[in-house]
Amino acid sequence: MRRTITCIKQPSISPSARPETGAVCFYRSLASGVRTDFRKKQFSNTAVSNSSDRNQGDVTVEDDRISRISSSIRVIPDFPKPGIMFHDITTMLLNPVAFKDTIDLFIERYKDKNISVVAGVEARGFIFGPPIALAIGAKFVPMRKPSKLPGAVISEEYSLEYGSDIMEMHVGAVEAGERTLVIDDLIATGGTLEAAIKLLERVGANIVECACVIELRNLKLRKCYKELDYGHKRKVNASIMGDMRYWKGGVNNFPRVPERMLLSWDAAQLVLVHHGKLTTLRERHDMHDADEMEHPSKVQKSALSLKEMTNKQLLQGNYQCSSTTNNC
Ligand SMILES: O=P(O)(O)OC[C@H]1O[C@H](OP(=O)(O)OP(=O)(O)O)[C@H](O)[C@@H]1O
Ligand SMILES: Nc1ncnc2[nH]cnc12
Repeated sequence: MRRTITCIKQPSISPSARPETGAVCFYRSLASGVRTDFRKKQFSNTAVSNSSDRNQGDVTVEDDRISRISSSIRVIPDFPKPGIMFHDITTMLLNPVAFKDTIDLFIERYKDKNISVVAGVEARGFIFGPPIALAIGAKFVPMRKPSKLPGAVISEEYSLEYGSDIMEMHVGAVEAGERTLVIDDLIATGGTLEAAIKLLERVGANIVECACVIELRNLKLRKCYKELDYGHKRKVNASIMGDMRYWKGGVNNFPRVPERMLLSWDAAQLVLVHHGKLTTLRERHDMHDADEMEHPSKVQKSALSLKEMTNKQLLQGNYQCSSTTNNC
């Protein structure tokens, strides 16, 4: 059934404790018919590198399950620090229907993609990752906080919305070339997933996608979205324009650039992984509307302008995305 409401009730929070409008709200956007439409269109003629990677799970975006999931997640203001709107998935876990719906959505999306590794990020990725791994016949690899794993590890330091941390993975848990799905509950700045991606790519994993239940807005990554939001602001990151150029002809071009997709269920955008950095494309359906795109020559400012890139560089993905480095 199509969702038409624009805001749904947030359970378990007193009215005074509810977040301000414009604060993070995965469920708000999920419940919006407009954004649901985006998403439908977004994936209707787009996918990833080959037909087996097509997003069967995406049909579920108009499913009632989405609203059940979203309404089961509560937001606690000022936790763990003042100013943080904490998205608490434990209330979803109390609701077996919503929890199962969430897991099912992931399973539907990933079951036929020949994924052999589900990497879950401690701690909340450990909740969603294992049932998905079991259902799709993959092994589960924990990406842990420091000094928790007993064997030889590789480590990555990363920064968070409210601090910094180190992530570790057992050496030998993932072999080079293994098709890997990274699971977490939530993407805020993207730092955690970026660390997971870096670790996995260091051992040669082939990251198919990263997927989260919740995407937060208005954080560091969201600034990147704005920068890249060519559909509305006409402010385009040149390297993304480069990517679009190759995607424009359809998904068959996708393997020619070394990005991976990251999807949060809320997403009207994808987050792309490029050489261990996250970058985003908002409202991906725009990507296919070449007429609406600004010509690269009109891109006013970016750390690396399209003009400076050779075709070879673009094809090899041999460039940095400014919006994921110093600018946001
Ligand atoms: O996109 P980011 O800004 O990196 O933030 C997202 C991460 O933050 C939270 O974990 P946290 O580090 O709080 O650990 P926890 O799951 O152990 O509580 C969340 O579960 C994600 O892993
Ligand atoms: N606002 C938030 N809510 C829950 N988990 C988070 N991890 C990082 N930011 C978070």
